[in-house]
Amino acid sequence: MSNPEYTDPAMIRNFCIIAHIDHGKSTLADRMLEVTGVVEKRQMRAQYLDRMDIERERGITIKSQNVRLPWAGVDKRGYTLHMIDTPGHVDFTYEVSRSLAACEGAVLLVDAAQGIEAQTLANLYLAMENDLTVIPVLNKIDLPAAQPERYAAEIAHILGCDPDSILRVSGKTGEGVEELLDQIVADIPAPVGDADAPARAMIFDSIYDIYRGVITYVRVVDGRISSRERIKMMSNGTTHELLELGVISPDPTPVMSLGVGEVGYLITGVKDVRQSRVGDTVTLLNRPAATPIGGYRDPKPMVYSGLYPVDGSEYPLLRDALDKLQLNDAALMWEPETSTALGFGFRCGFLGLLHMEIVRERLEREFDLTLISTAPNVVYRVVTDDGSELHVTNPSDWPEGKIAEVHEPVVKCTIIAPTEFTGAIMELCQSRRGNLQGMDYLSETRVELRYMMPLGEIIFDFFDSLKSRTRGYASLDYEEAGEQLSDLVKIDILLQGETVDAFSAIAHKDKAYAYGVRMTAKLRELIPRQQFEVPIQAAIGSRIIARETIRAIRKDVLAKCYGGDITRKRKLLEKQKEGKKKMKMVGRVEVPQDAFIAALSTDDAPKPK
Ligand SMILES: Nc1nc2c(ncn2[C@@H]2O[C@H](COP(=O)(O)OP(=O)(O)OP(=O)(O)O)[C@@H](O)[C@H]2O)c(=O)[nH]1
Repeated sequence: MSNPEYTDPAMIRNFCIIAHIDHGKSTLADRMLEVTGVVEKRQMRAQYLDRMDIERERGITIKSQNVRLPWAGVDKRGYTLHMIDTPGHVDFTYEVSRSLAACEGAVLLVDAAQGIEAQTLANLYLAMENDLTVIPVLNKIDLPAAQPERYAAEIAHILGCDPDSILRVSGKTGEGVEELLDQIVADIPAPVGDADAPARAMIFDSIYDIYRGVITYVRVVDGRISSRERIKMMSNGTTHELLELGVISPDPTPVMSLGVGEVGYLITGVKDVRQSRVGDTVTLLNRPAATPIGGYRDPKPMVYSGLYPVDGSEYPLLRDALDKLQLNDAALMWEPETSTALGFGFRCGFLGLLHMEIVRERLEREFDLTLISTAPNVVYRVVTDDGSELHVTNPSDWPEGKIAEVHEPVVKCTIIAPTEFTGAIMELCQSRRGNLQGMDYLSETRVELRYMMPLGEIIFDFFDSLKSRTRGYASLDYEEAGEQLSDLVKIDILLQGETVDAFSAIAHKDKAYAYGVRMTAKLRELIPRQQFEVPIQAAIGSRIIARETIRAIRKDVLAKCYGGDITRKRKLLEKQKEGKKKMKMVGRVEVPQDAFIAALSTDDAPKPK
């Protein structure tokens, strides 16, 4: 164990790197590890800080990581830098904002071949809200397509700084990285805090490790936390034995204590990240602080979907898997639900679509499950005629009686794209019930559009449509912006008069008809003919809005075997029975399992457009 070294807060610099996705944060972080000698060049592997396999494969950072870097500085006094790598995707904005709150400064990284994108701005605004000192940096200057002069002008326009003062670096070649570290020391203020006050540390990340339990990352604001003391979580008052206190450099290294401004980790033997939540304040049981550090909020799911095992016998395994996953993911919520069509499963709440995809992929990959997920939906607030109010996270919970009002969540969207696509973007946003709030030119050729839009219109394929209409040049970011009153209805799909809950959807009144037509047509293709006629209908309440019919067949399997031997007949009957096992019964109608999967698959499910 290292000595109880005292780090003078004046010699500490806490910073994070913020950027649009793929602008090169992780690569720059790798170079910083190398330049500061924390990781030797030959041990270096790409994206050293992205530890989860899935992060490395997708090349994105899901969880913030932090690392301590020694850096001499121009004056050679020897500084301690804490770098906090933040996730770049909109789903994880809350984590980004907590990471920012743990820092005094931010490196704003902009790809010199792409310029400012939607998340660059979103992250910049978050950094400004947290009063951080922002160091703008142009990255990837080694690229032949880099246009540092042009994009320096764009950044200068937004930050109101001198374009020539913007550093130019390459995370790939390492050019400019040392100068950047020097500038961090020079420009970012040292942390300030009251060393004699009761200890307060903010949790900015919390991960589950199968060997060690929950590892909690904290930034000490006031006082000092020492190992073997009992700590207390201020949001819920729970107390825990401190088993280990340490810093990451880049491997976990135990220390005796952490003081003002220091960033490190603590291990308490807690087995569930929900007991050690991002944003919470840690204090000491013996001398607790009176008030927590502000800004804590519970993670709030924005998107819901049902997850069902394809093989019903895997239901208990799915439950175990969700239990385990939740240990590592405080934002994942779930509760059991049953569907007449799909059997037993779980209704799950996610922060957004990417979060949903990641959870599903981990369940399938790490727990070897095969799953069906129902079309995602947002949370609706429904007020019925008798004045009662409910939050609907599942179309099948839509109230039967008269509905007075329906409110749906809305988001503020920022889209940045070359000006030539302005018309196409406006058309798309309008077709998704967007309301133009404002428009700004970042330069002569690039425009920023701001829309207010229902979240439900974005969570399906909005980003894909945006990309295809702008040949991949547009970037999108959105943030919660409350809710709005909307004309929404529930559309049911009926097979022979029976509602199939898995296909019910909630859509705007004007789009309900299109959904009904598409879904009924699709099911007519997917469901095989039966011995009787099967009507497929789409309905709003008792009103039918679309209908298709599967004509009857009279399938006499034995006809072919007329005069044949009895064993052949028996074999045919057996085969038919086998086939039936993979069928689900909806009333009298046999629906192949595959039809459900095909109709619900997010690739080609008819989406309420
Ligand atoms: N030529 C060049 N390529 C770079 C540079 N920095 C990053 N890249 C490449 O850009 C891509 C994205 O880099 P990452 O470091 O994964 O980007 P990121 O911002 O961490 O991405 P997220 O974690 O997904 O937000 C990778 O293919 C990198 O190899 C650079 O300085 N020059």
